[in-house]
Amino acid sequence: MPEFDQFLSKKVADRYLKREVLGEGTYGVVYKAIDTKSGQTVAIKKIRLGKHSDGVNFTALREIKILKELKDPNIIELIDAFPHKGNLHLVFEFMESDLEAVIRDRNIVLSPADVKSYLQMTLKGLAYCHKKWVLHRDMKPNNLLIGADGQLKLADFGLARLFGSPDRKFTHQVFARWYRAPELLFGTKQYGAGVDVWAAACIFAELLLRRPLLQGSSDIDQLGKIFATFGTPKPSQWPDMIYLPDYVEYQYVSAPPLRSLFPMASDDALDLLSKMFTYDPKSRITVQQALEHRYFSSIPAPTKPSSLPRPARKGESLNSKPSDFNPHEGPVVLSPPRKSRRVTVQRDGLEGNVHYTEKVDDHFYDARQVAGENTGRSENVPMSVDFSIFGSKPPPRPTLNSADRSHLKRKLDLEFIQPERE
Ligand SMILES: Nc1ncnc2c1ncn2[C@@H]1O[C@H](COP(=O)(O)OP(=O)(O)OP(=O)(O)O)[C@@H](O)[C@H]1O
Repeated sequence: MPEFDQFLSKKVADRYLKREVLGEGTYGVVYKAIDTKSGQTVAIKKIRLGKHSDGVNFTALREIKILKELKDPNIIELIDAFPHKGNLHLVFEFMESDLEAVIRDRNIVLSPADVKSYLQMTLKGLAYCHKKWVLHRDMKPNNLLIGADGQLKLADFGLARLFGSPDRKFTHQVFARWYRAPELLFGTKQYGAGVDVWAAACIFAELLLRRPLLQGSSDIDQLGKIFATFGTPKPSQWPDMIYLPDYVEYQYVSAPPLRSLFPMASDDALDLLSKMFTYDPKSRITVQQALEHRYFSSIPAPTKPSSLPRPARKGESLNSKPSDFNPHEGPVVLSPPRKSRRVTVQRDGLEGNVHYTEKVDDHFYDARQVAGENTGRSENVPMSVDFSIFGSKPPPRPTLNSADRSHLKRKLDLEFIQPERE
C-alpha cells in the first residue's frame, strides 16, 4: 500500500489543484479543486480512514461502491476516488448550490411550477436509485445539490446501502430526524424505499412552506409532531405499527385538515403530498407512482431547470442561511409516550458541560434539545446520527483490518484502488 499511496499522492499533486474548503460534513472536509486534466471544477470529499493508515472506513467503501454504480442526470457523478495520506478522496462534479440554500433564500420566490420542477428532479433521482435497489436514506435539502444549469442532483450517499439482500438488518438511527419516516422512529429493523418517499414528502412540504414542516427536537418529539400534523395513526391505518420494536402508544389526536397547513397548494399537490405521507409504508405511494401522479401532468408544467431561480452562489449564502430559520415554528408537541421516562445527568468528557439524557425504555434521546436548545442545522453534530448515547462525542468509525479489507475489496469489486487502472 505505501508505494501505491506515493504513486497516488503524485497524481493528486499533478492532477488536482486544491482551492478553498467548501464545508465539512459527517465524514470530513470538502474542497473545491480544479482537475487539470479536464479543466473542470470539482469538489473533493476527503474522508478520514480511521486511526491506522491500513484501516479502511467501511462506510466509505460502501459509499464508493454505490456511487460507482449510479449514473443518472439527477445523481451526483463520482469522477474519481483515491487514497492519499491516510484519507480517501472522492472527486465529484462541482455543484453551485443546494436546495436548502434555495428554500432559505428570501429573495427567491418559488412559483408552483418551480416547486414542481424541484420535486420532479428529486423523485427522478430517487426512482433511478430505487430501480437499482439502492436506498438513499439521508434525503434532506442540503443533500440535494444544484448545478450551474439548474439541475438538481442527489448527493451524499454516505449512509445509503444496498437493500436487496435477504435478512439484512439496518441500523435505523441514520436518517436526519426531521425527514425520518415514522417506521424508523419506531425502530423498525427492516425498512424499504418508503423511507425515501417520506423524506421526499417532507422536502415537498418544505418547498411549499419555505420552512421544515416537522421539526422534532428528539425522536419522541418527532413522532409527536408527525401525529399532531397527520393525526395519531389508528391500527386499521397501519396494522404493523404496534409490533415495531420501539412502539409506544401515543395519545389519540385527530388530524387538522391538510388544506389548513398548505393554504396555497393546489388540490393535486395536496393529494400527492397526503399519499407520500401515508403512515403504513406498505400503502405509501412509491416514487414511480408519485412521478406518474396527475400533479406532474396538470398545469402548470414544471419549470425547465435552466429557468429556475438561482440562489446566491456558495459562500455568499452561508451567512444568511440560519438567520431566518426558526426551529420553534411548526406544530406543537402533543403526546409524550405512556412508557416510563427517566432523566439522567451526564457530564461531557471534553468540556465538562453537563447535559441531560432522557431514557425511555432502552432508547436514549438527547434532552439538550428537549430543553429547548437551538436545533438549527448549523450545529456541528449532524442530526442524522443520534450521538447522545455516546455522550457528546461521535462514535469511533468502524475500521477494517487488512484481511477484512482484501476480502471486502473482492466483495465490493473495488477496482478503483488497483494501480493498473491508473
Ligand atoms: N459536489 C459538491 N459541489 C459543491 N459543494 C459540495 C459538493 N459536495 C458537498 N459540497 C459542500 O460541502 C459541504 C460538506 O458537504 P457534506 O456532504 O460532506 O456534508 P453535509 O451535507 O453538509 O452534511 P452531512 O454530512 O450531515 O450530510 C457542504 O457545504 C456541501 O454543500
